[in-house]
Amino acid sequence: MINKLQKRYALSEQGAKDLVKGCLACVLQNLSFMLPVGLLYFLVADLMKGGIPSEKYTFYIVGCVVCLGLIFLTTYIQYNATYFATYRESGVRRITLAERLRKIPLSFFGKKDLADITSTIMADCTFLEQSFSHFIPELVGSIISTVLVSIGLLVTDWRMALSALWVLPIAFAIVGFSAKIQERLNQKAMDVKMACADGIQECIETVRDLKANNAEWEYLKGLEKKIRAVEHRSILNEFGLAAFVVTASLILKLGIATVALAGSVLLIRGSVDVLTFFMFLLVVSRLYDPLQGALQNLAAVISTRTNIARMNEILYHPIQQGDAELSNKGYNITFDHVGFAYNTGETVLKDVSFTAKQGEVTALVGPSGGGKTTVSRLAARFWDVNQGKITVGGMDISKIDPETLLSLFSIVFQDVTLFNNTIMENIRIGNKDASDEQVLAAAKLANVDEFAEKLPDGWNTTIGENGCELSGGERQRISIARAFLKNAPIILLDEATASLDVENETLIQTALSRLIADKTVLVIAHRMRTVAGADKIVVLSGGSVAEEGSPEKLMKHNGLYARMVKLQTKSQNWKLV
Ligand SMILES: Nc1ncnc2c1ncn2[C@@H]1O[C@H](COP(=O)(O)OP(=O)(O)OP(=O)(O)O)[C@@H](O)[C@H]1O
Repeated sequence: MINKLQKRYALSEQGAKDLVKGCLACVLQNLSFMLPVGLLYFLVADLMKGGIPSEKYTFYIVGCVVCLGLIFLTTYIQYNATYFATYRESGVRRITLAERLRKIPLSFFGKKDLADITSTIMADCTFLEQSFSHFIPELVGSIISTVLVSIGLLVTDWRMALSALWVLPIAFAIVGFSAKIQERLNQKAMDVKMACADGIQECIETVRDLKANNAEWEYLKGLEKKIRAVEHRSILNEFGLAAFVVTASLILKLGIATVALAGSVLLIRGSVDVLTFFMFLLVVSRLYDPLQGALQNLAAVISTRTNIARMNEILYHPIQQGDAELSNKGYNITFDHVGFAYNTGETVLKDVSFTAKQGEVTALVGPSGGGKTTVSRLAARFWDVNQGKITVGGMDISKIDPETLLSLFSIVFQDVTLFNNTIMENIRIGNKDASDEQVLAAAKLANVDEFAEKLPDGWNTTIGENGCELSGGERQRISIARAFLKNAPIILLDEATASLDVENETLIQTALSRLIADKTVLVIAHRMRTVAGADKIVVLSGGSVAEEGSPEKLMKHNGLYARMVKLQTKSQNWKLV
């Protein structure tokens, strides 16, 4: 049962156990609220016999204290078993999701947008927090306690009991019937909410381009449509819920009327005594309360399925696994007849074979869309290949744990990601154990000191979200400093020096040549002069290796590479007229 609960509600083992405890605690609490009814029964019985006998005073006083004590105790247990356990589980759930996301291949993120994933980790978890602390234990608890009390009523007087209980199956049937409809409504509401969140995020991210193209109004009109769609869906959801819940609640209320009616008839016929009649009225007035309260939150309980399905999509997505032990001999990277596609039905790389040797610089060049970035990222196992294999020092990388493999790589991307932290800490990402001296040394190699020391707080200046307070070249230098600090045996440079001015580019290239000594270096560059000094050039065109060899050999061959070099030399003389 614990296993089933875990899967159904995306819970940890402890979370599933806590949910069971929470439901039982709610049953106890509901039953404790019935205790005063029992006491009242005895009190009325005594009053009807002419008054409370003096020896029973203690019984009633103790009874009241015990009832109060039990109500207090069970409420305390219920609070502990639901609220505290839920918040603990919520933390576990978020960490589990984040851990899983760390191991999921990047292909997953290509299909999902950031707003969706963030919403699963934050909003869905918060929603489930509420459902598991309030709604689900209350609903399950009220169903169990109602069944227990109903058995008691049937044993006491089955005729009166039937007049009270006939409403329950009808109310449950209505609720059960509504579940499917609610689920569908919720899914649609979630879809429009996600589309809206996406639109808002995209609007914020692209505000600069929208302004530059005078396209703000056009875009906002589209966004307004999405916001209106959320509004309409939410109203429709409320109506859908209210129709079923109000009907079920009304039917439950009918139970009190039928008990009064049936009880009166039986009382007149003399087949039931006043006391039993009175007790039934009392019990019935309380019997439906927990259930009715739980019904109000039915929408939340039903919609948990949508949230859980989204969460399970992450939790049960296959992850990249592999050996954490490395047995590579050296760091040659070999592509062996590699075929790859991001999406089924398309081909991005076909039959790509080449070796990037340790101690050499291998440059990937070719026309835009030829597959250079894809090749470099496959080498670091950001995705798994569809055909062939990639080896590092003879080890098939699909059999190496992704994190272990990445420890062998220093990567400088074209699009640098920086954190809203100080320059020092942004560089330290390259090696979290590095001392301040080591960080400063790496920073100096990448010419970061040239701008860092002029900033208001020097090295401890916070650089804004994604380094928004720095220029493109400055951001790139921080990223290169990270690579220096990491000092891994394989270096991937994807247009690493593209956003640097000529002076800085020359300085950094000198530093890079120090960094790359005896390492395996894979460089992607559009500017042919950046790769003129490479040991080997691999020309990728249309996802295949068109040419490969030293720059001199390829120039002599007079193929695609030679054409690209000539074209770029020509374009250097190009000017605005
Ligand atoms: N995440 C992705 N999902 C789907 N297709 C992609 C993805 N990234 C790249 N592609 C496609 O794969 C092909 C190769 O892209 P890639 O970025 O590797 O080329 P490139 O040679 O590095 O291009 P450029 O020089 O313009 O940076 C292109 O057709 C591109 O549209």
